[in-house]
Amino acid sequence: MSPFRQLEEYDIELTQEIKERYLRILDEIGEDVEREGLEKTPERAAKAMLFLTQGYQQDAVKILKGAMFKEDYNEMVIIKDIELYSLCEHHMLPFFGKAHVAYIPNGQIVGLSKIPRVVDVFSRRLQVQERLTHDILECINTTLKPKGVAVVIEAAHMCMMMRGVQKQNSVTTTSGFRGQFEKIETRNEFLKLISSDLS
Ligand SMILES: Nc1nc2c(ncn2[C@@H]2O[C@H](COP(=O)(O)OP(=O)(O)OP(=O)(O)O)[C@@H](O)[C@H]2O)c(=O)[nH]1
Ligand SMILES: [Zn+2]
Repeated sequence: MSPFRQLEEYDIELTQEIKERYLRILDEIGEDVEREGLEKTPERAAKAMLFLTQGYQQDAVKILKGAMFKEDYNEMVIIKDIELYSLCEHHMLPFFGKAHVAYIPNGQIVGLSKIPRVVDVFSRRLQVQERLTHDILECINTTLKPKGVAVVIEAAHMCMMMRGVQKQNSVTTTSGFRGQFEKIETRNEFLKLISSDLS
């Protein structure tokens, strides 16, 4: 069964509570909450918020453990250009971009799709980019126990684009390296292999 909840599975009482709060926010920003176009907006917004924060209900370790296989492959495995959408914990505005993840197996590999799933579990929470990078890195490192793991995230932050400093073209890059990726040659090989996507 998919670890990702469907909208229909949302807790009805919770959705109702969040819906009421959105209704109040709409009223307080000066909207006419009775107008037709806004009729379903509080409920839609509540469901969207629950969707965007569904990572709190999911267990990334369980996702990895469910698809680990013994395999004698000792080279780097890279999954690059994993798109991600998260919410910054300061403004609750989106930040979005790509994650590049690599690991060097230590007797066991993991189902490829599980890496993007782990990225999603930690992205679908209120985050800062640095902690998101660290969460993904540590989860893979402690669960799969590979010889090395590397995570690079490139993202644009809406809170820096549509408000505040209003910079439209800045991209933030964060990275984390464990095990063999702490060696400069291994790290450079990984960075070279993903470099076609780094601007
Ligand atoms: N390090 C880090 N900072 C972030 C992230 N997302 C948002 N921020 C920053 O969080 C900071 C919050 O700073 P504050 O001065 O408290 O908030 P603010 O007055 O809204 O700041 P401005 O955005 O500069 O207007 C801002 O500098 C944001 O750019 C993130 O993922 N990582
Ligand atoms: Zn922000």
